[in-house]
Amino acid sequence: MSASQANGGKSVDHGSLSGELDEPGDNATSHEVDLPRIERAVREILFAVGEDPDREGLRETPARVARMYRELFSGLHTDPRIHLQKFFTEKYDEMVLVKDISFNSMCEHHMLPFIGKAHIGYVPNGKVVGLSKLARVVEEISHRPQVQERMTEQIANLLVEELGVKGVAVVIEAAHSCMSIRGVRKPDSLCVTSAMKGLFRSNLSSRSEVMNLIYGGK
Ligand SMILES: Nc1nc2c(ncn2[C@@H]2O[C@H](COP(=O)(O)OP(=O)(O)OP(=O)(O)O)[C@@H](O)[C@H]2O)c(=O)[nH]1
Ligand SMILES: [Zn+2]
Repeated sequence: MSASQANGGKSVDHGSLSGELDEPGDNATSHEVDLPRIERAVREILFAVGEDPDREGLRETPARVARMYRELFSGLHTDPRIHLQKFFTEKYDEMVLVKDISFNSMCEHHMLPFIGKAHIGYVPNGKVVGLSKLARVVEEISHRPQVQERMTEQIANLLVEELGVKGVAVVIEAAHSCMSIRGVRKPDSLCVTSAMKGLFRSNLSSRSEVMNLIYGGK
């Protein structure tokens, strides 16, 4: 069965930001999450692990889990770039940093949460966005099956593409449940990823400055 057949005929490009939507630019859900299908699958899982999905405590569980997945994967049906298209023009050309943007995402390997903080610094090139828009971008990009590296790159690329920034630095730190509650069981491990573009990549002092602002005093 192909990925698109398994997905009920809908093709989803997990690796890029374009091509995911029926109508790019429209942030409304363009195709609904198939809740009954998730419910059937969860019921099957409960059977498969040796549970009785009809016992009182589990009766509502498939429907609950279906609603939960709709929420956790809501970013599959939205286009985060629209938030950056609401920019305004400002002469400011120093760094803007929004740090400690908390997020939760789902690791695509195990469908377990990874939870942490994103820090986004950028040097505008005329276009500045409302600070909340950076957090909205993180929200939508994290609410998909993800790997941390891709999420980091996607956020940085979006600022380059939509704002034409002189530089952008995205640093993400997160704890992965798939490493803490199962498998290798290392509950204290933290994964840190960074994507540096433009002057943050080419200029060592800009890179040091943003890293100091993120981690200074910690
Ligand atoms: N690079 C990267 N790896 C991730 C991320 N989330 C989960 N992983 C890793 O994905 C890998 C999947 O490895 P597999 O060998 O296919 O699966 P597994 O047998 O369940 O692996 P273990 O976790 O080692 O038990 C694991 O090493 C996870 O730690 C992520 O965001 N980035
Ligand atoms: Zn995982």
